[in-house]
Amino acid sequence: MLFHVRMDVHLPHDLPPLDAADILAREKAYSQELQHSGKWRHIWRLAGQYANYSIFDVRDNEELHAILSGLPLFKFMDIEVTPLLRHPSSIRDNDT
Ligand SMILES: O=C(O)C[C@H]1C=CC(=O)O1
Repeated sequence: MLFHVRMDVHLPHDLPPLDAADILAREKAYSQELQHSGKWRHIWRLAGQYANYSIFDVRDNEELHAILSGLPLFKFMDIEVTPLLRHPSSIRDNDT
């Protein structure tokens, strides 16, 4: 199943710099591992915002929830999820 996910990050201003660096390094490693696995298909930065649009390709809602709640930045994020399905007019075969 494909999901469009928007993540908005709100790092607390009083988070110690070393803690912030550690959490961001863990977030990057977690994200890149999932990208290599094919479950996190795409990620784009939203220009001018500490936010991203991502596409996940996972088995079901439960797997998506497990992945998102495992994000090291999870407690500092607002996350919006939209399930996707192939558009009947799409000319692409790989949209599922
Ligand atoms: O920077 C972000 O958008 C938040 C988060 C998502 C992946 C990652 O490496 O950081």
